[in-house]
Amino acid sequence: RLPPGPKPVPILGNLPHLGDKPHRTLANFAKTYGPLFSLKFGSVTTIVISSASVAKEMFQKHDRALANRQVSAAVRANGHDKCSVAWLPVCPKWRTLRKISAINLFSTQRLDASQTLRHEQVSKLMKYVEECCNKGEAIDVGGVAFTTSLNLLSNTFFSFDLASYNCVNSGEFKDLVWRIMEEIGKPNLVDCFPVLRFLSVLSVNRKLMGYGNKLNEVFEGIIEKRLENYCNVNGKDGDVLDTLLRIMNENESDLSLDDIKHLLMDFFTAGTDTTSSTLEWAMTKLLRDPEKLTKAQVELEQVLGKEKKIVGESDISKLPYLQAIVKETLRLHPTTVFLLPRKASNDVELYGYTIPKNAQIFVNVWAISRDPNHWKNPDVFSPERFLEHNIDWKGQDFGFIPFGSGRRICPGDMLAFRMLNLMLGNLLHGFNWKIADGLRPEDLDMNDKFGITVQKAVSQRIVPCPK
Ligand code: HEM
Repeated sequence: RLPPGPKPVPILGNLPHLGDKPHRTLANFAKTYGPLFSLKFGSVTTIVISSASVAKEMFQKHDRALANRQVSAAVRANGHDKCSVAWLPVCPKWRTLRKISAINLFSTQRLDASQTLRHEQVSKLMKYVEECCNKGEAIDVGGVAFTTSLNLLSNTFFSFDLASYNCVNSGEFKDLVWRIMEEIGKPNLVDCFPVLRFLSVLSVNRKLMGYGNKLNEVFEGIIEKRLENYCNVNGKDGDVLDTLLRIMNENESDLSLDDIKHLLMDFFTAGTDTTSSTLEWAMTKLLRDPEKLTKAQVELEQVLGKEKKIVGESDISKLPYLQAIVKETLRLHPTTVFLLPRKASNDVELYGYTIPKNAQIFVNVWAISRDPNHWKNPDVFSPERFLEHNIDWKGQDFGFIPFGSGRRICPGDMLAFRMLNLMLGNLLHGFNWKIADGLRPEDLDMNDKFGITVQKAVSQRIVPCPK
């Protein structure tokens, strides 16, 4: 018994119904067809989950059966699906990559060990903003956040900057990542009619292969250079790349050079635009609501004093309102709105219906986060709700799952949370802010654009002012 859903049109199914913002369209469908409904994308059955209670049943009872990924033709370009931790099915190779990442990259111990590198990056961000402040210049907050996120990651992984604030290369990298996200997110005829798979070589993939190859070249160059001088005789790793190369060189290692390249592709695509887009939304929301901005600045001053300029990662636990702003931003603007699409590996009984084997599963995080049955005044930006209730993003509060849940939950969640609080805390503690171009708070454009991650449609320009 399939969940109900809107009537498909012949051949294309519900594809023509999606529009350019499928997360919003599907949230509206849930109002008519309920929190579990089905669609047809060509010949592919797609199941959409839009409430915390159905998500809870999915993750608690059927996580294993619904943990594989629906891999699109775009992801298959460059053979990324064969090595990527994000797109592999649950299999021994995926488990190995997750384990290596959890122990060697994202454990609290490893993140604590690399925090000085991130603090140095934040000092550079503050220096750049100071220069803009002195000149009275506006910054494109999404662009600046992208450069910072990219450098926070590149320093954690390679111990050097991949981008600089005054140079076009980080803009190019941002553009590249967005184009990959957009292509992967787009519904594609080849994916909707698996019999047309052979066409993928001729169509979609050409564009995406170009983007993928460009990104691959960047990482290949970095790895080659490191290998030229690589002699880790004392077994001490300098950074993540050292660690990955050491593991690769260990006897009977499960990690190949190719795996490392794809792992880097995963981390740099999954970790940069998600983080920078969240920061851009957070600043935009605060500029629309100056009282909350001031409240955050007061908290920072009370905890750090007026003089201390740099907020460090160890300060974050003392800043509950700052953390609440980050969480509230992730609630209203989750970047990965459908998680990464899942696929049923067998028939599953969920919420009284049957999810057939091979169905594609979208968990509509955007709809769940704004469900009026779960959240009071769901469209209002109110960080206070996270102070009143102890709600966490770690996949157990099913009304708030911006990082997913279950065995495929985002492995970079802790790093992302540190990066976000660090950037936001410093921008708010270091400067006052006003909206650029003479706009009023109510004029700010709050539209979003859809890809496999969703971003703010119009870049936000804001002006730093002395405190
Ligand atoms: C605000 C920042 C971020 C958000 C909102 C976010 C969100 C997500 C979501 C929703 C998923 C899919 C989870 C699922 O299917 O249940 C995911 C997967 C993933 N994320 Fe993140 N992420 C962020 C930052 C990062 C960072 C910083 C990294 C690493 C540097 C990262 C690496 C990954 C990887 C590798 C996966 C695939 C995991 C798998 O399939 O096993 N993410 N992320």
